[in-house]
Amino acid sequence: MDIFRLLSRSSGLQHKRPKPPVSAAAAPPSKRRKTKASTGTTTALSALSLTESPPEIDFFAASAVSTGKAISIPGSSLSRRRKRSANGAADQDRSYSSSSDEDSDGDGGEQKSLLDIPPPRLPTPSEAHKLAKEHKLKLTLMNPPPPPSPSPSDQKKRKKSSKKPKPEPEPEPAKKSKLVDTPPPTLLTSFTQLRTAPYSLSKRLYRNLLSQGYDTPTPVQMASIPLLLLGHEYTPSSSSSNEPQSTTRIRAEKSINLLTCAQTGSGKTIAYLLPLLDWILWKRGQLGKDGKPKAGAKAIIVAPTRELVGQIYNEGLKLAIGTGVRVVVLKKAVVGKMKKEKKLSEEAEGEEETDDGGVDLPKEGESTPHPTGTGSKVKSDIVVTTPTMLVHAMKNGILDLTTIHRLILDEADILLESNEKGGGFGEETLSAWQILKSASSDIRVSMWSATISSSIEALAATMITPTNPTTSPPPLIRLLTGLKNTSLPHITHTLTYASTEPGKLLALRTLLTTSFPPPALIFLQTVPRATALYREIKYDLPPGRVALLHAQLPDRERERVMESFRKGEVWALVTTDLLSRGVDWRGVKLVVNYDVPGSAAGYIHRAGRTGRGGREGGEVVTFWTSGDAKVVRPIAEVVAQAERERERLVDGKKDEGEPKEGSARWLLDFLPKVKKEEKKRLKKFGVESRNARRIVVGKGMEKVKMKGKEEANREGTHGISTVSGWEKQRVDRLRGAREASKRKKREEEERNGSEGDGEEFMGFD
Ligand SMILES: Nc1ncnc2c1ncn2[C@@H]1O[C@H](COP(=O)(O)OP(=O)(O)OP(=O)(O)O)[C@@H](O)[C@H]1O
Repeated sequence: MDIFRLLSRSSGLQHKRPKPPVSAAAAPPSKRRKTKASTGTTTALSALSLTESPPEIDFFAASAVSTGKAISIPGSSLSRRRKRSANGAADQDRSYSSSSDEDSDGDGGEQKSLLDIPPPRLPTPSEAHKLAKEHKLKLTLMNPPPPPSPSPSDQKKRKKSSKKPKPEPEPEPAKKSKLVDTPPPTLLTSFTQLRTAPYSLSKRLYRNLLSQGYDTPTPVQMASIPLLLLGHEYTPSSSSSNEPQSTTRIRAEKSINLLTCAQTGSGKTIAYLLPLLDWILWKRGQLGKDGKPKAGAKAIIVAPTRELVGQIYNEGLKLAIGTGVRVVVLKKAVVGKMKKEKKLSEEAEGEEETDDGGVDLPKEGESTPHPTGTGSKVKSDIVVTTPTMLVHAMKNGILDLTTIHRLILDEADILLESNEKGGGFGEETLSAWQILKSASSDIRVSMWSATISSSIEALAATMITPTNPTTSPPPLIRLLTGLKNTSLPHITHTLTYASTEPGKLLALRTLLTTSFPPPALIFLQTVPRATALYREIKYDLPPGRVALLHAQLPDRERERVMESFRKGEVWALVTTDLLSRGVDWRGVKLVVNYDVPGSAAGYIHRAGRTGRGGREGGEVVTFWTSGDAKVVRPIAEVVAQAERERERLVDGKKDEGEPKEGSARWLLDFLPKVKKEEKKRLKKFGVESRNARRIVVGKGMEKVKMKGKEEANREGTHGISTVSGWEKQRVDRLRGAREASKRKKREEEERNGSEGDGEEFMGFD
């Protein structure tokens, strides 16, 4: 078997995944359940059709499992469903209305047995508390209602008691407050819990999840899935450890806004896709005024790059198989086609055409009407797109914004970051949010990233405002899993001093030809530098094993390279920060920062392309030169933090030997401290000397001017060449001397020539 096939997220292979980083205490006790299969009866597991490696289903307690009691939730469709199944009746519940959901795959008999899985026990509050502590799961309410203003009677009393009129006290600013229920009210400790109350996930969705080989939720899934499925008023009515708990399931009205910061590769995609699909299935059961379910897009997922959009789309498709939920990628071509269709249908309806054909982006503080055109609109349930394309689609009125109630921002920090700060999409994302908020009465946003700064948190809190000014805004909950803004402790981080640019090339060559563990990603600061490095190392590996990917390549080429890397045909992919976020190739073993990333967050995301899903053995090598000292410091801090965390984990596992002394900490002793302004500049431009096409014409960022194209091209190698600086200087000097001597000779000849001419020309007699 080609080991590189294991890379592929979309390879279709059904591998048993390594356990996610959930510790022994987090996972249910590993009692492999004796299934009926051993006694020859059809089992829940066989019903899942996971023939090769069925997921191990664990349960918390045999008592809860054996009771298999129906869970009664008065008045809810879920209680009806559980009662019916407990009575052995076929599950006819249509609260999930999709025609293709549930039983559409024609294995009705086996489907029934799915419901035979007795409900696994939910963790008791004390167990949940222990787990939350262990995984450092923290919930914070980011937008608590302001304290109530004093009543008129209180004010009177105060006036009487004080002789001198005191100035009215300033209302206290709303502070972030920990939820009463911090840590989370409940945790999902096994995906099997999803099949029963309080979650009662769609059967089909549950099967799709298990068929991907997921059995134990990762910490972020453990905490966020209950929050998103159950809403903020989830209230366990029983804390008894032996009985399944009945709950109030609130799906729409009490749903929350969520801001999640969880480490790279921790499974955030499933954490938002699963509740989203479940909600869409439920939503489809809600009939509109005309007695039919409302058609049109219901959710938008935004991601910063086309590559990530494609990946989310694929994940969505896999989870949505057989549910009838439709997912679409909004591309330029799709928007263009729909725009045309819209125009045609509007003409046919005899409508007057407007210039822009859609919505105007709102100015700050302005609300915007949504497009009312009756032309062609996106009909898929979930739209996945980039911020720029989303705004483009909105402008062209091809989305019915009134049906959209969910917005998901993947890599939220970069999506919300101001465009000014370099690489951000704040303008587009916030415009889209304003439009959606003004068009849809009930919209919730969830934001996800491995790095969230406090300024982004503050911005997120300001986004959530009440629809009605007299009510309090829907809650925005921040979920933190593990330490905030940290890199993975289970991968190796190496900071290698390479002295000069040619030193870096030499170091990379040594790496490629000695201890190279493919597949690898090699990151550079700019497209010209990535292109120059690609040309340099193209022949250092067997033909076709090195590839180049950046944003200036045509879409087709980008897709082709991505596919080749997924298949394992490419061993070393030279790229820019285009691939630093979100993209998931499970088998990436090595990440090389040929150019130091401009910020700690940049490092965390690049490094996170390895060690995905808790995989050990990944390596990150960062080359730095004497000119990089300032940009290296924040990165050394991140690495030192990861080293400390690794030591803590190793300390916990005594039999794994002594922790190793990290390399980053001693570096911090002599690296210069970096001022805030400098950090900002580095984040925006990276190391200036590497930006071949820029010249600084004065102090400050605004005065950076682009060089002419010709001038940039003349630089050719963009500083990446095997020839050392000393050698270049020597060659330059030689060339200069040669040219000077030629010039001298020419001048002499000219002089001699003119003198000679004077002598030789004898004139006409
Ligand atoms: N419960 C699980 N058990 C095992 N593997 C999982 C589980 N959930 C997700 N994974 C796998 O973990 C990998 C990383 O998932 P994902 O891409 O969602 O990470 P992420 O948190 O979004 O990372 P990033 O911050 O880099 O975007 C994927 O290969 C995914 O299939």
